[in-house]
Amino acid sequence: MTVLDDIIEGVREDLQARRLPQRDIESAARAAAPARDAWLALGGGEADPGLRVIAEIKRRSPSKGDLAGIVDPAALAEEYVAGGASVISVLTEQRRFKGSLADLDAVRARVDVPLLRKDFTVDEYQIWEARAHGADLILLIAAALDDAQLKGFSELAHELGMNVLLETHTREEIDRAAAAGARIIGVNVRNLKTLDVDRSVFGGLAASIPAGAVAVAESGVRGVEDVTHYASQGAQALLVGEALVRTEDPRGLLREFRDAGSAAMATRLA
Ligand SMILES: O=C(O)c1ccccc1NCC(=O)[C@H](O)[C@H](O)COP(=O)(O)O
Repeated sequence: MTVLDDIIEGVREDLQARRLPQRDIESAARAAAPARDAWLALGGGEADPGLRVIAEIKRRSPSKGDLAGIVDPAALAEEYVAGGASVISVLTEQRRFKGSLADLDAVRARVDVPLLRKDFTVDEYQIWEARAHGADLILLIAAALDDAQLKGFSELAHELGMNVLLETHTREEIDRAAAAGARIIGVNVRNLKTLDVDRSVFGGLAASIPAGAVAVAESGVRGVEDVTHYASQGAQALLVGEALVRTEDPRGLLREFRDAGSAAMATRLA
């Protein structure tokens, strides 16, 4: 069994334990304030958008164990916004990442930028649940879903006014994401089956991301050099977790990342 299979097994068990009647979760989702446009926030459709950052609230990871004792996720999210984050990612998976929907609620109550509900989506119920808790963007992982699920889950998210970050790790998965109509395509340089991080994976795949889709480099940002590397290889946005939760100054580090990444983008586009 791979790490990803093991995580998904736990996600399914936790979901059964908290599942509300379908009509209840649907009415909660429909009662939520309208979703914010994450595609626009990530520079979708702009010729020279400058580097965008999706800043993650990440307490723990299977690869690194506990990362940070985040006492107040909403205060951290406010720091991220002050540093110029375009989207906040809130990990809600409980067993392996120590996340929760309570973290998502707390962040939603305090910041106004689009929120990514970062979880391992394997059931339509989680999409209704994301919207009910104020998320604007959901994660779909190509390695975890078949083509019919990628298409059907994307359609439901769009019906609810949300965007989808469709995560890939191979050329074939990018083709599947494109076929599912993805407008925000992430390349996770972390292989979710082995947990190996290979930063060269993004550059090898970036050219395959269709024009018009926002290209997101996910994982492995340790500092400004990695930001510059991804931006020079075609990333329009980065998803950053560990580096931001470990630093004493998330606001300052985010500004450094945005400045360095935007300069590298400008050089690439010149
Ligand atoms: O982070 C992990 O160890 C991990 C393991 C298994 C599945 C997913 C995992 N992480 C999810 C992510 O994609 C990252 O949280 C995100 O891209 C940020 O990565 P980083 O900046 O390297 O913390």
